Amino acid sequence: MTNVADAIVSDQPDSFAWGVWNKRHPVLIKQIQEAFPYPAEARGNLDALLKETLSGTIQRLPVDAHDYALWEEWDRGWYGGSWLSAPFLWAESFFYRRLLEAVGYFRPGAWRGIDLFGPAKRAELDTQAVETELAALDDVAGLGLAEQRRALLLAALWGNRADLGFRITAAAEGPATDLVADDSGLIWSLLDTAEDPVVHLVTDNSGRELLADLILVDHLLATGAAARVVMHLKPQPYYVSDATGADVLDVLRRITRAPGTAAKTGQRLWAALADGTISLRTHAFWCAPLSFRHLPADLAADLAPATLTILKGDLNHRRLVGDRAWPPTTQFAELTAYFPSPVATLRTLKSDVAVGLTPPTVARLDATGTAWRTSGEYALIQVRR
Ligand SMILES: O=P(O)(O)OC[C@@]1(O)O[C@H](CO)[C@@H](O)[C@@H]1O
Repeated sequence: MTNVADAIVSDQPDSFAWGVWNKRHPVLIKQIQEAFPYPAEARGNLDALLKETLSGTIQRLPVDAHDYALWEEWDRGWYGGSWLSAPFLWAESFFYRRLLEAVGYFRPGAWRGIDLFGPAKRAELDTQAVETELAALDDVAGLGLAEQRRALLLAALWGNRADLGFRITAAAEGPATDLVADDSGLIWSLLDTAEDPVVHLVTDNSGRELLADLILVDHLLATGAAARVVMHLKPQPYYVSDATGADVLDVLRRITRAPGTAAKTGQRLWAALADGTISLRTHAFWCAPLSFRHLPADLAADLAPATLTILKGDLNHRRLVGDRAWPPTTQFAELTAYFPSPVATLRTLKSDVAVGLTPPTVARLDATGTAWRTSGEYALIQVRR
């Protein structure tokens, strides 16, 4: 059994995690302040939160917060310490909860329930890139099954690059270059050999990524690769652009509004939601600061019967394998053996965690002399059956 590696923390000034706090978050907070005419109190709270993360100590939620007890349960002894010395995963997750607190997202009043990332998520659906992607479905429809599967799986995978938080610090989008692991054959063999395949899809970002996810879901259902799909969504705005139930509706409307194949796809998705072939679920644990080793019993029981659970994105990958400084050749199957169902991860590499790579792949990536773990230029499809 592999030794447990150290948790990733944010206190090294040349590290990716340090940059998230010191470079990404100040821009993020400014963007939120510019996107909404929040009252002075909320603006001050946002400034104070940023200051606390950079030079203060981690303060608990107010005791009257509706989820105070939950955050006590998720406490691992980091309150009162420095944000940068706590595990990156724990601290970053709590930061997003504190952002919601700062703007009164859960508090009575006019700002209750207003998604602080909503304007950016919606703007993405109005771009030419989305228009082009939807029009391309007409061409995909003319391909054979194997090519369709490849095209739609890769669209869902690379859609993960479209994460709005990532774009705050990443260079402008270049060509999607490289898959560093590709177990996609296992996805299809698992689904094709199952009696009544049920796929659980744990979503990541809204916008272009969710659009590609929904199109993949439609394809799985339309071709019989899945008899039913359960989509798991965040219960609240999180890690900038993560998808909520409201985002599914926005993206679905966008697909249905397009001409040609896309409109038909949108109509099928709408009907599948209405008749329960697709169900939407959410759970507080999707916004928890812990790895999936700590899945609560009800969520583990929900996932256990899945033919396959597909996890989207960087954060879900971090939570699946553990946000730790693993040697990159650590076996993926070993680290994920605990997960309650067969599991696939579709992830572009946007943080330091890397596992399940072959020694030649690691040597090739290291030889590029680039920040291959965090640049978003590489991606992987890893599966444990
Ligand atoms: O889960 P996602 O949307 O693919 O990525 C989340 C992300 O942008 O946030 C973290 C840094 O803030 C990194 O783990 C990763 O780059």
